[in-house]
Amino acid sequence: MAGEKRSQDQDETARTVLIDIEGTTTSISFVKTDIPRAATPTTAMAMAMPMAMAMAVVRAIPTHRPDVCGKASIYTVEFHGGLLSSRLGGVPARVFGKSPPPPPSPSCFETLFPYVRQNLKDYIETKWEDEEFKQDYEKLKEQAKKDENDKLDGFVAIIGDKPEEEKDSLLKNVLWQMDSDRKTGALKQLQGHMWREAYKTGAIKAHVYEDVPKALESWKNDGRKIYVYSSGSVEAQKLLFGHSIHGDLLKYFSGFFDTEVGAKQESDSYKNILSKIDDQPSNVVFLTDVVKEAAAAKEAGLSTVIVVREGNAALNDEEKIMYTTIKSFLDLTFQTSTKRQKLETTNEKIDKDTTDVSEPMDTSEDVEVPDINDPNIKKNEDVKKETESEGTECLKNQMSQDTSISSPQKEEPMAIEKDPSNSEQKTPIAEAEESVVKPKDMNEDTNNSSGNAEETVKDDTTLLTTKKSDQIVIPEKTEENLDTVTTEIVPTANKSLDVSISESISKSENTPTSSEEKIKDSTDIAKDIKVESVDKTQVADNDKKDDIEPQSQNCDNTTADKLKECLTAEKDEKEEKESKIVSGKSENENVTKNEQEEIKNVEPIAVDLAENGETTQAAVENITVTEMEATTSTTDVKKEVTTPADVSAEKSLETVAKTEKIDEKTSQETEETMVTDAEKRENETTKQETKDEETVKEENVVDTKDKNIVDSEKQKLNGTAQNGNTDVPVLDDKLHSNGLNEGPSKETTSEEAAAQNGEPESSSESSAESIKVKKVVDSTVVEGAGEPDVVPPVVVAATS
Ligand SMILES: CSCCC(=O)C(=O)COP(=O)(O)O
Repeated sequence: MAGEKRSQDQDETARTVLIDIEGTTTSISFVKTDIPRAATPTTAMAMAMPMAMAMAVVRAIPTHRPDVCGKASIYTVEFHGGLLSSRLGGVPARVFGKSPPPPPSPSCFETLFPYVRQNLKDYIETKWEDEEFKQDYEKLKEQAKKDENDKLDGFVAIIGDKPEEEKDSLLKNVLWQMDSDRKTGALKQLQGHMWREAYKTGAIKAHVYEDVPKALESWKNDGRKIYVYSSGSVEAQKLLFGHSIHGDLLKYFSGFFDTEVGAKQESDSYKNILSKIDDQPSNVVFLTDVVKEAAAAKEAGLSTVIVVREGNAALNDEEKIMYTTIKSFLDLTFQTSTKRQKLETTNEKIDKDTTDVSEPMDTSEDVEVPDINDPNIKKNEDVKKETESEGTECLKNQMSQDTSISSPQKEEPMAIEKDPSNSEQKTPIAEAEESVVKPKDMNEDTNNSSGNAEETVKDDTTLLTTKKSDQIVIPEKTEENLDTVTTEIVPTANKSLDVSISESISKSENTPTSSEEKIKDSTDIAKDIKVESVDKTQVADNDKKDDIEPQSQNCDNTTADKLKECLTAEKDEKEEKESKIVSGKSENENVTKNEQEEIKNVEPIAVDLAENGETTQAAVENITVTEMEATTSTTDVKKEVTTPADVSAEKSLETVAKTEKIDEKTSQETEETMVTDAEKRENETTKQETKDEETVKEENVVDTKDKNIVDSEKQKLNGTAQNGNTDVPVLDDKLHSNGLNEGPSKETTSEEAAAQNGEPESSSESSAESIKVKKVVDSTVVEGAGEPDVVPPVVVAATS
């Protein structure tokens, strides 16, 4: 299944991928952990191990193998009674069971950070008089002075009147920095120089996950640009990829960035990168394992994907909801913009009808960004306010009608979001509706007060959780809706957004998901979305307005009672549809297929949880998300941005369901509504050609996501998924959580256990299990719809 999807998606074009190193491409995070040096079994390790390995007695033995790796140590891990192969502290573990250990591997295991720790003293002694080292030393002393002034906890000064004292204090200072996972340029420069020698001598080789070279090759062949952004020095980055266990991988990269552009958890850093690569944020996907980095990137307008690897910090439920995650680079696919062409055509029609509608999907570059101050937008906002009062039914109707695209004149209900009072009084459904409508406002009001943002956020959250079905129902116009939603979600003020999100969740869904992190994430996502939308989706916003308007029009005069009635009726219909949906996606798939063929232009960013079976609700949610994204496909940027958000939304929904926070009735209703909407869409699609494209998108989304996605997500949430992200217990949750790569010795995670069970760490297989992210990085439709190579997306990979 996964392979098929990939092959289908391979047609898609992407632009730029920005990659983080540690934890995404490499397992440095493992290496840097404090590997138990005691040759005796470590009870603590065993205790910290996942249940799968609870029966195993672990014994880590650092083995000095100068014959193979010079001074680098290989840590041999014995699992007595265990059957799993795993990695410990970043070092591939060898499973001996009760049998004698197998012959030593001829290859050196990655031990970058341990190598520094173990060889630092000798290095200082040996290089003390070298000019390069002197420079490194001076830089470290400068950093030490700064740290002292900053009164950092545990600060270790570099002092001494005598060389021996200096050497000793320097050693301690460096080790302290590493213990703290400092990312100082001084430390990274020294480390890079130490690794350089190690690489040259063959003492170490850079571990790179198996899927990475494959993905790099694929992306490169597709014409995408790939950059690296790591806290490690550029020199160290090049050394790493130039000396990987898979050979020299430097040919795949177009550039490297380190903290010279700024810290990885600061949005300005990503803006600097965009400036240097001369690319639009919407064209760039940032892959990282650190949520805070993803948040920063999103804030800069980049699309983000969290790469879940063994040893990476585990995402909490909120983060899982808010961020798209993959377990393998191969899970990341770039959809073609073929659909965009259709969308464009549709948009053209719409434009003719309505002047506001602008180009749909294509890359932000192609898309003309409407002025945020555009009076039309304000009008839309006002409309939104009206629509806010409207009930969910309206939303549903809107969704089902798909008229959003066809009905160009519809105004966006963005203003509603701005009105906090309205949102508060509104019912959850109404909130959800509002959220949908509101997004545009957010875009427009990127600078708006937090209050508005909060409302919007809430709405968005609600939609994601409870009204996803509605979103699903939304046809291509959903693009607009989606865009608006995402845009809406994007709160101008982070705080407000966060708050609103949390509130919305708690209120509408009764789910206690209002954690700061979640809020932040959502906020980040929203921000990202906003940025993109603002830059590129203005047209889409207009479209969205149109889409939204129909709903609002239908519901403008409807009272809460009416809404309830409508909802009830819709629910009934949806229930029937749901039964269909639940039973199988066949119907949806069939429709989707047909529509997809016709409307391939619609790009579903949906995240597919491949293997894991998910509940229908979850599936519905996923589908909805996808649709949302698809709708946003009008602008590539939107899609990309929305993708994470959508995913997160889906996840959030799932999470809610899992937590049982959301009432079963509510969830069922949403599902039903979703189904009903989908069906309605189909019907509408067949009826209206114009709407067909939109419906097709929705259907496509449904197809791509499949039931499996929902099931998998649910399983993940429940922790039942075999390889679900949730199951991937990061040995040290703290690792990476703060951008810290180093940490205490890691314990085997559930993922490791899975790996031990014969599952490749980053193999495509694992990816199948993992969530498949189908993000529409960019829409090359303009450039040449259907031609993947034409528009290469930029891929930024972070290795942390
Ligand atoms: C260039 S390989 C070494 C990477 C490194 O030293 C590091 O600290 C990575 O940190 P990041 O914040 O990029 O995860």
